[in-house]
Amino acid sequence: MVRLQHNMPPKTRGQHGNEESSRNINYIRSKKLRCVMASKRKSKDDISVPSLTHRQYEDDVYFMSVALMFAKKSPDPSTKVGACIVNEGKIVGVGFNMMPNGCEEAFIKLWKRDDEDRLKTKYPYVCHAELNAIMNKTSVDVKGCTIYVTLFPCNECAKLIIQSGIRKVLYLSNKYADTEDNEASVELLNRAGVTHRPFTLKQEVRDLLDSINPFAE
Ligand SMILES: Nc1ccn([C@H]2C[C@H](O)[C@@H](COP(=O)(O)O)O2)c(=O)n1
Repeated sequence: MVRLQHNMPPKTRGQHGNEESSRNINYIRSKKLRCVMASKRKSKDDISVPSLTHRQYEDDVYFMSVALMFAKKSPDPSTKVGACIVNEGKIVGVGFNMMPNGCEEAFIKLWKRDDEDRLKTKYPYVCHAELNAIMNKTSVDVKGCTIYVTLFPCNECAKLIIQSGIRKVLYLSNKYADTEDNEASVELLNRAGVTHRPFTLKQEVRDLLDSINPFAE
């Protein structure tokens, strides 16, 4: 189990002289998350209905967290990618990078292989997170949806995104930003009118995961 321990509150003595209970820690964490969210509101007095922008921001945190959790399931030891497709606030597809169904065993050795011969690497065979999320969709189609993805889509995934009718891409990392493939992705998405923007709220995602982890100490 991964324990998320950043910004842990200092240990204090409880009412009965015991170390702070895990219940208290979870309470503090959820309170911390509420504070983080509240600090993004325009005014301190704004404790009524959160603004549309704020609700969208909260949704972005939740859906990117889902994408991150699915990335964790990827068998790729070097780059784990997760994707979550959302339609009007509801998740309609999730995915992570993996070998095609039924080929996992046959290609298992390729995950760690670095070879001049591309056919002996994972690259020609792996199904990207975006492809899996689109193929796993629970709705008839994903037209007009937003995709939350932990790594900027490659040019092949950009084509899939466009053809499937997804209209918006939010991504965490863009570690291949300087590559030609990436340039092609940007060109494709721009030409097709698909919005794309980075999502840099990693601390909020961590706070959210901390606040819901019932086993964290
Ligand atoms: N948008 C993306 C980009 C990449 N992937 C997958 C494909 C590979 O499994 C891995 C990249 O491997 P690396 O060259 O970083 O070792 O990430 C994806 O699913 N979606």
